[in-house]
Amino acid sequence: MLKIENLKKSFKDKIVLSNISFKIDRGEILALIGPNGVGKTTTLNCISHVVKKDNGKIFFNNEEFTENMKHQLAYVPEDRNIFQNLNGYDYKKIWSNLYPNWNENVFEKIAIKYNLDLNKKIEKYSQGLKTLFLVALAVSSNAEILLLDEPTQHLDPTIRVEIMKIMREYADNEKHVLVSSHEIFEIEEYADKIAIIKDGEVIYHDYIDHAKEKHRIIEAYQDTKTGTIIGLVGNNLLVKTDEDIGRYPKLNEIIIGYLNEKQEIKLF
Ligand SMILES: Nc1ncnc2c1ncn2[C@@H]1O[C@H](COP(=O)(O)OP(=O)(O)OP(=O)(O)O)[C@@H](O)[C@H]1O
Repeated sequence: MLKIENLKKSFKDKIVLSNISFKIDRGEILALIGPNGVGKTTTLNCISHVVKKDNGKIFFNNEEFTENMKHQLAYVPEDRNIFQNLNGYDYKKIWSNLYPNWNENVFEKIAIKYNLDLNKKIEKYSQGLKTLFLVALAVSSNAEILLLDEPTQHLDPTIRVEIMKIMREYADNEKHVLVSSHEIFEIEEYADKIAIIKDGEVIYHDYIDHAKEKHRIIEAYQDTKTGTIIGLVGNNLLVKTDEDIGRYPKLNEIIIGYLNEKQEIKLF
């Protein structure tokens, strides 16, 4: 299990993460959700030791996840920065040397399936193929933990679907997968759990199925006796309740409800 406890990070006097906590069991994909600039990348950077956390704990299988355990983690960062002048074979060589459990078979299968030209310099790949290539390296690492920052961003629908399939297969192979995303309509296609970040904190963290069971959408004028009003979803309200009222929400409505203010803002 990958467990993040009360992670904190500031840049100078700007508090970016004040309380990030969640856990991912073996075989699970957790989607970290939040608006732009909320700290999703910073969370992934802290877990992968790309930046130093200020406080909080990161555990992997009940042991503190330290920098010297980095070979147990593979990361596809958001900027998809690559070294210039290296071709696919060069990259594969670097990654296969970094990861003791490198799985050549997986890499070959992906390269063949997607027709990746490994003689070509990676900077010459299209954005979609570059992402696919970086995902191929990451999943061939066979690392216990896979982090992907906005893996489907700016990609056409066919490559998106392929990347979601690869992530799912990787998790199903007893791995721990953490994905940051603001593509709230596609999360359900691959993730088991969500963690919603707002104002530096995880404000809601649950299995998607449970989240749907625990909430209802009601009309704004409707009342709830024992439930908690979470936020506005269009003209309706998201409520956390056991009462049999309104209707069950879709995942995107749960996310919008948590991220929205409770008060409606009149624009006109
Ligand atoms: N190295 C840094 N130095 C200073 N500020 C930083 C640094 N890295 C991130 N930040 C700031 O931290 C905040 C969170 O950024 P982060 O990239 O983690 O958000 P995000 O949720 O991933 O956003 P996006 O969805 O746009 O990628 C932003 O205000 C950003 O400017």
